[in-house]
Amino acid sequence: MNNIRIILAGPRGKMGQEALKMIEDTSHFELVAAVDSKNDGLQVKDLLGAPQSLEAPVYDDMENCLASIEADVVVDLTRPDIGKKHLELALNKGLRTVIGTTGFSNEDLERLKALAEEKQTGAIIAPNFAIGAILMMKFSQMAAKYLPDIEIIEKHHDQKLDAPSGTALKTAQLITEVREEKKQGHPDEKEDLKGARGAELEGIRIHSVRLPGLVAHQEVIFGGEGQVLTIRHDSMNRTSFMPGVRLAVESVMNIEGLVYGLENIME
Ligand SMILES: NC(=O)c1ccc[n+]([C@@H]2O[C@H](COP(=O)([O-])OP(=O)(O)OC[C@H]3O[C@@H](n4cnc5c(N)ncnc54)[C@H](O)[C@@H]3O)[C@@H](O)[C@H]2O)c1
Ligand SMILES: O=C(O)C1=N[C@H](C(=O)O)CCC1
Repeated sequence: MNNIRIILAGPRGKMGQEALKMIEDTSHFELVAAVDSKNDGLQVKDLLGAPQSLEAPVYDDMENCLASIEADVVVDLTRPDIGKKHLELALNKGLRTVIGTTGFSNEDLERLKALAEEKQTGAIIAPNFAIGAILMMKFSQMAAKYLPDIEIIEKHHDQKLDAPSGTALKTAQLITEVREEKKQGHPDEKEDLKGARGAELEGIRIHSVRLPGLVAHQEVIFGGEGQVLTIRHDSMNRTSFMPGVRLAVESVMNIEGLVYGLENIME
């Protein structure tokens, strides 16, 4: 297998730091550059906590980086506004892209899907790279057919910018593929305190918890006559996401168009 040359955006972030280690540990991955919000001109190994073996330049601007560096895949682990911009720049260059950054709306996804098709290149947007979280979403889709009264509680660390989480939105979307829109709860229920019943997507209530100490957690609760089923996943640390990042980078080399969700590439 030829080496896959990677540009990583967000190398100093919590995910970015784990991704640097994963790239270093993967013999057929090669880091060719990093895009940071500062540190232009430094080497990746000069960034605090970065593996010392990573000799690749740091750029503080994706456009400059793409103009100077030959790469196969851009991996973005930054923040919602920046991730969208980076994906657009990479697609316009015809470069394959893996986006772990969350906060994409349906309109963003439609627009970026059309762009990937137009540029005849591949992109993967994965709201959650943890294999267990993908299984939690798939099991929830299976259960929704039989127990259609559902609420989602997602819990994340308090530095998260987007709410609800990309995982909760993706879970709700998978459920709506097998379930009709449904009004849940009492027909006359009203919120005495705004937000008490959470957000709503086609009748599914989504509740977002943000607390220090949490990483990434979700419960999908199904209520039926005399029974409750809970499907739950917990990421205890960010290494849990790395096998999924590796799989996405390998897979994006062989796809055309935009794939939204790792479940679409898992065998
Ligand atoms: N898909 C998944 O499985 C998964 C898992 C964890 C986090 N995430 C998402 O990944 C993103 C990053 O998460 P995190 O916990 O590492 O966040 P973080 O805040 O720790 O890191 C984000 C990094 O992006 C950098 N950044 C900001 N602007 C930039 C720019 N213009 N160019 C380059 N870098 C820039 C910041 O300096 C920071 O180092 C978030 O959107 C989060 O929701 C996704
Ligand atoms: O921001 C995070 O940290 C995470 N976000 C993802 C989401 O929005 O679903 C899931 C993994 C961690």
